[in-house]
Parts: sequence; structure tokens; C-alpha cells
Amino acid sequence: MKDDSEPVIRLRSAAFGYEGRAVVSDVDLDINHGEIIAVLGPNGSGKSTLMRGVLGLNDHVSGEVELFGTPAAAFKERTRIGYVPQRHTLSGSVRATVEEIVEVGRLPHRRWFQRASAEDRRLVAAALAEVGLGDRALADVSTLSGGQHRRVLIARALAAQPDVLVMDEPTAGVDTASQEVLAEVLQSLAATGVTMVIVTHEIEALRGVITRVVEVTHGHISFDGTPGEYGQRFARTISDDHLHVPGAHDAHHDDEHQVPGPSYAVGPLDPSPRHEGGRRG
Ligand SMILES: Nc1ncnc2c1ncn2[C@@H]1O[C@H](COP(=O)(O)OP(=O)(O)OP(=O)(O)O)[C@@H](O)[C@H]1O
Repeated sequence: MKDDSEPVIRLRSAAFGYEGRAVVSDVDLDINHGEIIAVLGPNGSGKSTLMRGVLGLNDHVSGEVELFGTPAAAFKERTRIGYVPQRHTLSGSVRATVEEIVEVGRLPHRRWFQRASAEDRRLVAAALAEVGLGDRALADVSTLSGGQHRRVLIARALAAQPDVLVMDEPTAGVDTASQEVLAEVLQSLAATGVTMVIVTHEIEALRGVITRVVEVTHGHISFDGTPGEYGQRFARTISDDHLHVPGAHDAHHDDEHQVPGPSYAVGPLDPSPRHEGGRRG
């Protein structure tokens, strides 16, 4: 039975890193069902290490990690968490159709050598329609643009029917038009109730989608709150420092779902690691 009241991901004093050395530490975070969270922060601050650590893809150094109420070490239902990795496009040398790549998302649900069922095919078609590539199912992936590759990878993750989708910079490295399409895809996914955690530098592209902002600075969570609170903090930092940074004029927006803060393409906010905005419990 799925229990929507328990956090999807729960971290307490968690630390993640490499070869036993923590890069991100003291992380207390509850990610709840239906949230669309932007994970922001300067380059190298530890965003990917945090999210990959939650997924078990790098070292869990200390603290507690629970996935759907189960300690991560004992968690078996890996298909409940979908992952779209960073800077990943499909290799030009891959000879496969779009549909074949997305079908890979169904493999964890099948036994070895079992053929795709009608349900598998239906879910692949639905995932492709969701990302707006329903008419490209039979196209060779080598003929697609970078933005379309990202959408194929999102469709592959969706085909596994995850309860939460973790995406590492889904809009990075694609042209503005593709970014807009990706933002629309994320918007329509949000409407389906999928919980999403999106590591991003291009927060403007996700304006209107995000319900919560978590900022990582120097390996610590430096902010956790609504987009509106984040914008106010940003405005305060700007006026304190007498800086002019593009985007600051939006900072007093009332709409909690607007994202008026900085894009890290613009520049880091405040390098001091400190908690503001309050943890969600
Ligand atoms: N495989 C690895 N082994 C050792 N250290 C690593 C490894 N991957 C990343 N790091 C280090 O961990 C720190 C955080 O990197 P991470 O990629 O998590 O940051 P990030 O905030 O996601 O950065 P970006 O926005 O540039 O993707 C950096 O100092 C980086 O050099």
C-alpha cells in the first residue's frame, strides 16, 4: 500500500561523499508527496552528490536516509524512484529507436527475456506522449536534438512509473526553445502528481512549476522554503550588498509558485552556509 502521508525521502544528519569522505553533510530534509523541488546552488556545492547519495550512487557517509519510510539500505522498490542523470545525452553511436530506449525503462518490471506485454507498450507510448514525442517513437535517436534526447531520457524514467522523479539539470545544455518545451513537460508532469526533485541552474525556465526551493552552499543546506521566501531572501541579500543582479526586480512577487530568485547562471547568492526558511517536517 502506498502511504502518501509519509515523506518520500527523509534525511536526518545525513552526509554523502566519496571514498568515505563527506562532501555534503548535516542534511535534514523531508521531501513530501507531490512536491516539486528545485535544488539550487553554486557549481561544486554538492547538489549532485546529495541527490546521487540519496539514490545510493555515491557514498552514504553517515546519518539516516529513509525512502518511503524504509531505511535506504533495506529499500528494495528501486523502481519507485526515477532518475535522469546530469549532462547525459544518448550517444550518437547508439543505433536505436526512441521507443527502444524508452522500453528500457520497463525492464526492471520484467523477468529476464520476458517479452514486452501490451501494458509495457501502453506505458511506453504514454511516456512518449507525456514528453511530446509520441510522433517520434520510430525515429532513430541519432536524428534527435539535445533537448529531445533529454525528453527521451525523461520518458524512459517515466515508463518505469516512478513515484518520485529525480532530475539532474534537465534543462542544461539545450537551446532556449527546447528549454521551454522541457519546462512545459515538467509542468504537465507536475499536474499528474509525480513528486519531482530537480537540480537546476536555470530556475527561470521552471518558473511556475516549483513548489519549494532547497539551496545547497558549500556542502550544506543554506535555504529551504517556498519560492516566494527564496525571492525575499534574494532581494534582502541584494539590497544588503547594494548589488544589482538581473531578476531582482521580481523579488516581491506574491505568488508562492513564482520563482523570482537568481539563476546560478547569474551568480551565487550568499556563500555563507546557514539555515533559513525552516525545515519541512
Ligand atoms: N566522483 C567524485 N569523486 C570525488 N569527488 C567528487 C566526485 N564527484 C564530485 N566530486 C566533488 O564533490 C564536490 C561537489 O560536486 P557536485 O557535482 O556534487 O556539485 P554540484 O553542486 O552538483 O555542481 P554542478 O552544479 O557543477 O553540477 C566537488 O568538489 C566535486 O569536485
